[in-house]
Amino acid sequence: MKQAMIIMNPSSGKENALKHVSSVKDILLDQGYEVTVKETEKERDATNFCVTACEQSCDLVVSIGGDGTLHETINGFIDQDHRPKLGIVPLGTVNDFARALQIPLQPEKAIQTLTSSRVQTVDMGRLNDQLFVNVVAAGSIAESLSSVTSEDKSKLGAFAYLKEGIKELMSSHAHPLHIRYDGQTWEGESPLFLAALTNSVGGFEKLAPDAAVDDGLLHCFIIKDLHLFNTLTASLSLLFGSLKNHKDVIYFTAKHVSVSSAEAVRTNVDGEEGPPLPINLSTMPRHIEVIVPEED
Ligand SMILES: Nc1ncnc2c1ncn2[C@@H]1O[C@H](COP(=O)(O)OP(=O)(O)OP(=O)(O)O)[C@@H](O)[C@H]1O
Repeated sequence: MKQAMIIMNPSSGKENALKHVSSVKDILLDQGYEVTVKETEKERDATNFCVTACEQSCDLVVSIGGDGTLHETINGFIDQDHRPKLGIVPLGTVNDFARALQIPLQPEKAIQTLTSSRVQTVDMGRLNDQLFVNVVAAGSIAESLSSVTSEDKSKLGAFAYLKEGIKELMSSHAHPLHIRYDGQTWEGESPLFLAALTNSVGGFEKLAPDAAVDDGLLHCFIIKDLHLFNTLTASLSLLFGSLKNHKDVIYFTAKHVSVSSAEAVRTNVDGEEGPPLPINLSTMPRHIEVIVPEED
């Protein structure tokens, strides 16, 4: 019999996760799965559950929660030969990975997507010894993103991040960054380095418009020291997808990137606080299969 594991975070999605579990379970039972439900209680639980799912050769893992739960779930795939298919019921504020894969953001519709026969093979990123699905940010703007409050997230959604980012740009605090990518080097002061795997970053679906989920590339942006008068144009570029053409932005794609600094600099990984610099990034091309909606 086919095996499925549901991994759900009861605290995500304004604590609405529990009410969706039974419909997910029913849909999977209808499809002939034997279903195990795992409820997270703390950090890393989702990773440990997913490791078990891999070791037990499960066919499917469904993550019910926000980007934090998804990030922890996919980290269970690290170094595993058997990786179950992934289903996603997005309950977070931003849900970048679901946006990039056109998985509906309304939980009820996302649950229906689990009946789809279409799967998309997707790249994962590797940062030191962890995986990521969406984006790594380093620099003072990344630090400020980790301080976005849950209250602001509920009230403002993705704009909560833009608000913090603009506040940081106005103070124009840059760190000296040393960035090596595919044999090239960039050195300079920057308030933000971003490496994106998908087109959706922080809820802005046009930030990296060229990033395909299976192109095997990190789409990287270095924002150079911005002055106050540039803040507005940079924010508009973020919204309308021309960030890479902004005169104070360096854009490149690479398979391997390392970022270090002479100063202590924090990172943000898939929306959660990450390790401090230095970091090594690489792509793991077409590493997992995700259930996505049928084509129209
Ligand atoms: N039972 C629990 N109670 C509180 N926190 C939990 C629990 N289980 C897991 N967590 C932690 O909650 C964190 C945030 O979860 P997640 O991002 O999925 O939800 P969210 O905050 O609603 O989403 P978003 O950040 O997109 O708004 C996870 O990284 C995880 O470590």
